[in-house]
Amino acid sequence: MLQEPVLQLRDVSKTIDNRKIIDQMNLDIFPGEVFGLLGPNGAGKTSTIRLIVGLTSLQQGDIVIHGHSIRTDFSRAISQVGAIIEQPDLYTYLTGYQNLLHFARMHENIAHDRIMEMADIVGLTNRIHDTVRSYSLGMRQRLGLAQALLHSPSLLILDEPTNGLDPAGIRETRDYLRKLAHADNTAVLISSHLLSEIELMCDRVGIVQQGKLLQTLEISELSSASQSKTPLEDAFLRITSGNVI
Ligand SMILES: Nc1ncnc2c1ncn2[C@@H]1O[C@H](COP(=O)(O)OP(=O)(O)OP(=O)(O)O)[C@@H](O)[C@H]1O
Repeated sequence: MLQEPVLQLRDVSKTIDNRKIIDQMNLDIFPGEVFGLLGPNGAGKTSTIRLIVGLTSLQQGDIVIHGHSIRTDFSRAISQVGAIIEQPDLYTYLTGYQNLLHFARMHENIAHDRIMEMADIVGLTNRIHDTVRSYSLGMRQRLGLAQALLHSPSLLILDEPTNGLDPAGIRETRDYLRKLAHADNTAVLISSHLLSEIELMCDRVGIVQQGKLLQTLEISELSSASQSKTPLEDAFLRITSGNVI
């Protein structure tokens, strides 16, 4: 790819209680692609994402977002990022609209129309003036997505993005994230332990195990190079030496 990466991880390592949970990770993510971190429970996917958004401190290496290091220029780096880590960060006693308005005030130039546009995109227009307390898990996920995208970030990061969604919601989210990447040139980074989700949603995948990024693969190349019905599963099992997800 000719474009500059939106996100660069450079020799990133993290040790907690004498255990390396991220081990010398190097990764470039480009505009217009959906990239999936795939690995078994405990592989280090969430920890990697938490490091990128500054929820935990970076011990070794560097993370550069849009040319800004999170070590030296965190606020400019993070201004390019929208993220949902584990649960969306919502006030349940406020309405969906009030939540989005609250978030909008943290940024410049986000008007009522943009809030309503995002409510429409995530299918919440009819419920946007109800309190979040009355929302289902899937509706909260959708509101979280609207919140993460309100300021039109160039990098969207979602930890297990379809958790709690029904099949229609999973498909809508998948279609929307692919459109966001391919039509709007946003870089989307997701984590998942579900092979099928990664296979259907992502352009590239990075296989993570015990804190190491073992390999990155193009999903389309995998499918076209194999007669197998389960090319990603085959590749995953080969790369991780048969360890089951
Ligand atoms: N604050 C912490 N203190 C101690 N160990 C931690 C901490 N955070 C993460 N770990 C450990 O780091 C490893 C990676 O955890 P992480 O949550 O990043 O994995 P994951 O790939 O996201 O897994 P899952 O699919 O289960 O969410 C695990 O062994 C976990 O126990």
